[in-house]
Amino acid sequence: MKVAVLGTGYVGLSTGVCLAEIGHEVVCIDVDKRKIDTLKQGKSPIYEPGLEELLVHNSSEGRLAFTTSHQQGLSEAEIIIIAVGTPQSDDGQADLSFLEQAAKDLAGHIVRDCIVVIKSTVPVGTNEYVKQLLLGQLKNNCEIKLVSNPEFLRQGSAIQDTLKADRIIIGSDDEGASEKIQEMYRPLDVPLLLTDVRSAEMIKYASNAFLATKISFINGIANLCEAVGADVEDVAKGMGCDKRIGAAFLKAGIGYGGSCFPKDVKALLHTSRKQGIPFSLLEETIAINDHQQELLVGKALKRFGELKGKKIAMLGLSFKPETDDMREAPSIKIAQSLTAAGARVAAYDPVAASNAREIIGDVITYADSAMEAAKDADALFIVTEWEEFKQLNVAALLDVMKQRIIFDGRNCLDEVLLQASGRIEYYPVGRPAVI
Ligand SMILES: NC(=O)c1ccc[n+]([C@@H]2O[C@H](COP(=O)([O-])OP(=O)(O)OC[C@H]3O[C@@H](n4cnc5c(N)ncnc54)[C@H](O)[C@@H]3O)[C@@H](O)[C@H]2O)c1
Ligand SMILES: O=c1ccn([C@@H]2O[C@H](COP(=O)(O)OP(=O)(O)O[C@H]3O[C@H](CO)[C@@H](O)[C@H](O)[C@H]3O)[C@@H](O)[C@H]2O)c(=O)[nH]1
Repeated sequence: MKVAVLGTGYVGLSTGVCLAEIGHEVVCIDVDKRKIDTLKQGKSPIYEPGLEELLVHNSSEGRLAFTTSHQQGLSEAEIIIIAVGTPQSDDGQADLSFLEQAAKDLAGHIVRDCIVVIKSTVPVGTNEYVKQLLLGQLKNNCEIKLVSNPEFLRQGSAIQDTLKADRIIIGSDDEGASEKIQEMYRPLDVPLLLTDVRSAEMIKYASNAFLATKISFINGIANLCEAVGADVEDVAKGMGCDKRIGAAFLKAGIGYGGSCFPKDVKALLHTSRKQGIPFSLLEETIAINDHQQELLVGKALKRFGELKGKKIAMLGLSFKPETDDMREAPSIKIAQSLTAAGARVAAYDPVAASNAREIIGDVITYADSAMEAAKDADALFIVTEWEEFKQLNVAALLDVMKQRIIFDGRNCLDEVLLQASGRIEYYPVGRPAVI
């Protein structure tokens, strides 16, 4: 099938590459010329394990092309997938301006009958809104059908999540359009769930809000565990054994970040308020997460009294491992709070430093290794659980620090190794400290 994808962000690019991998002819269109130039050279503008290999492979096989021209990219497409951003507006609702522009771009350039698939995360009712927008401005006389097809991939495992998805949601009121999209995905051999458009839109928000709430719930339990002397790692394990609860997304820490959970929980809350349907559980999910992001700084303040003049080594900047994405990363608030309290911060991240510099700026310094960041530090903050940090030679790291104090925001250091590292103060989340 001939497919065009609008947007080459995490979703657009992963989708385009994976659809090419299963044999479709894909053109990815983006308004960002720099991204398209990079992609044309076989390089991925984002760090995502496995993506660049598939990009190069499918481009060289002639199944994957990139362009900034809507006219060129849309000329032959039977299916057009919209994967542009839907960021958060100031009042919490989803900002649909990129989507509106994408609809205008399509209206001006569609030259044949086709199916338009909205993959971007959009509030309930948006598919209908876009359909009206599109049909109202359509330049050529073509038949357009819309399908809602929300995306569930995670950054850092986007390719595997796409190729081996738990489910694909197809929301459509048109049987023919639904069948065509089912056919497009059939080579993936993934369970398909067919539903109406509004339910498909809601499934995406409900899924993200539920996962975010699960994280806030375990973080609430973690804070209680600390107070009563229990160990949240064991508690989560014990809870997760119950199939009705499930072990996933019960990792306590310094809260969720990223380009999705924070904005999608707020957007769903905005929808509930607009409808006059109270959903205070979501407010609590957000409040616990905000509190959690301040946890390490609070603990350090309690330990040191004041942070003025202290040097803090921050390990990890990205919102989670295996990505260089800094959107809503807890590290941003932590760096800001530390510097506001007068601390000096040296941060190290295997891949996210240059993106971090654009957001956090030069109020902190960026080291080339964990060891360099830790030199003369009064405390070490573990902010992202990169595998590299789990493998650290902690004894050597502690030796270059001024004080042997670790605040582990992701409970990722091995306590047995820590015990063997000599004198240490270790403060994990939701578990007894080692002093
Ligand atoms: N990032 C994720 O892990 C993830 C997962 C599932 C769903 N989503 C949702 O998918 C959507 C896209 O997310 P993302 O992280 O890939 O976004 P992104 O911001 O990384 O990328 C969006 C891309 O769209 C391009 N674009 C904007 N307007 C355009 C237009 N008119 N024509 C062509 N290209 C245009 C931008 O230049 C950008 O490259 C959002 O709605 C998001 O909520 C994201
Ligand atoms: O037990 C857990 C699991 C995750 N997190 C944090 O939650 C955030 C999000 O993690 P994850 O879900 O792995 O990353 P995303 O790439 O943001 O993916 C989420 O957001 C996407 C965008 O909507 C969805 O498609 C995915 O299904 C959904 O998992 C990160 O800050 C993690 O550190 C925890 O604190 N504890």
